[in-house]
Order: sequence, then structure tokens, then C-alpha cells
Amino acid sequence: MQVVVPYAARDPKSRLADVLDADERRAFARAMRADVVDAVRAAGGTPTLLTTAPPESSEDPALDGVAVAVDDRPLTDAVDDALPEGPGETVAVVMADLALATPESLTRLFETTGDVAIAPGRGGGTNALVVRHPDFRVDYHGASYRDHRRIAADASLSVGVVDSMRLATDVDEPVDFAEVLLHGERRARDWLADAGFEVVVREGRVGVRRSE
Ligand SMILES: Nc1nc2c(ncn2[C@@H]2O[C@H](COP(=O)(O)OP(=O)(O)OP(=O)(O)O)[C@@H](O)[C@H]2O)c(=O)[nH]1
Ligand SMILES: C[C@H](OP(=O)(O)O)C(=O)O
Repeated sequence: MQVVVPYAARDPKSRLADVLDADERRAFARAMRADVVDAVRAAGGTPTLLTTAPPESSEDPALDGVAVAVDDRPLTDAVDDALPEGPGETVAVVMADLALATPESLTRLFETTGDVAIAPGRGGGTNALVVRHPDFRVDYHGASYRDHRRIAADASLSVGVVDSMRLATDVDEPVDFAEVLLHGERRARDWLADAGFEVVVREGRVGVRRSE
């Protein structure tokens, strides 16, 4: 399966700016991206990094052999351009900030039937998609899960939904670090741990703190 992995290269993960400086956000975003690319490959997918700017050649050995498409238009336009253009084509879209994605969870997504299969994100977004029909188009940001269901319904397309904690967890805000530290198994978890983040329980609630 062809799998597009969108990646915002210029100022990644701006909502983490309160806890990570710009270099750290870039490094953490790359760690998540590497985990996603590995998981896609292990699930039998062929990843193409859809990035707003070309990676520097020495930037990331995890991208060795990965096709790169540079498109600096907004996310929706860039992804739309990568979707199936004719019958019989299938393209998946898996966001680069799914730090908990595993080969097993992606295999479930890839095997979910429907003209469109959607893995919703917590908070109303769309973390991953499989598109098997040329009439489907994306509309990201906001309540994009609802918007994507509506777009599919308007085009009389069938929709499968994947109920997956791992695919529902995109890392947008510092509170999401707890999920990565608790459930992550690879680079993104190690990056946070190396940067001094740890899970804390305060008044019965799980949070994170960074050691000095
Ligand atoms: N190619 C491409 N990818 C994007 C763009 N905007 C976001 N992405 C990627 O899409 C996924 C979801 O992005 P968001 O969480 O909405 O945005 P973000 O840039 O990662 O983070 P914030 O700056 O905190 O909003 C991530 O993998 C991003 O790297 C874009 O304009 N173009
Ligand atoms: C791309 C966007 O991500 P979010 O901003 O919800 O993390 C969405 O899922 O529509």
C-alpha cells in the first residue's frame, strides 16, 4: 500500500513551544516521524514523506530509501494531490506525529474495509486514512473527522472506522507526553526520556515533569 506521511518541516509542533525550544521540537518531531516510517514499513506499506521542505541529506538515517515529495502548500491541498485519481487506486495517509503507531495498529487500519477507512484522533481530528475511491477529498483541521465523514457521505462512499488508542493518539500538546512515556516503545519515547521528561502522579492525576 502507498502511504503518504505528511510532515510540517519548518516550525514543527508549535503547540509544544512552552516546553521545548525550536531545535528540540525539530528533533522530537523527527523521532516521531522515524517511528511512523518504521511502523508503516513493518506493516507492509511503502511510505512517501510529504514534506513542506526537503530534508537535508544527512538529516535522518531513518529516511534512507524513503521517497520524499516536497509540497509547501497547506496540508489539505498537498494531501489532496496525493490521493487516488482513478478507480482501483489506494492511498493511505498517516500523520507523522503518531508516536504510538505500531505495525499491528497500522495493519488493522490498512485492512479496514470501506471506500474510506478513518482512524480518528482524540479531539476531533483525523490521524490516519485509507482512501480507495477517487471521489474522496480531505479537509483537515478543526473537527476533520466529522468533515471527512460528511465528505464521504456526500459522495455516497462507504466509511470504515478504526477504534485504536494507538492511532487516536497524536502528540500535539505537552499533556500528550504522558501517553508517549507510558505506551511508547521506540525513538519518541526514548527522546522524551533522554530530555528529562517523566510521568508524575499529582493528586491522583497523571502528568509529566521535566527534571532540571
Ligand atoms: N506536508 C505537510 N504536513 C503538515 C502540514 N501541517 C501539518 N502537517 C503534518 O500533519 C500532521 C498533523 O499536524 P498538526 O498536528 O495539525 O500540526 P503540527 O505542525 O504538527 O503542529 P502544530 O504546529 O503544533 O499545530 C503532522 O504530521 C504534521 O507534521 C503542512 O502544511 N504540510
Ligand atoms: C491535521 C489535523 O490535526 P490536528 O490539528 O487535529 O492535530 C486534523 O486531524 O485535521
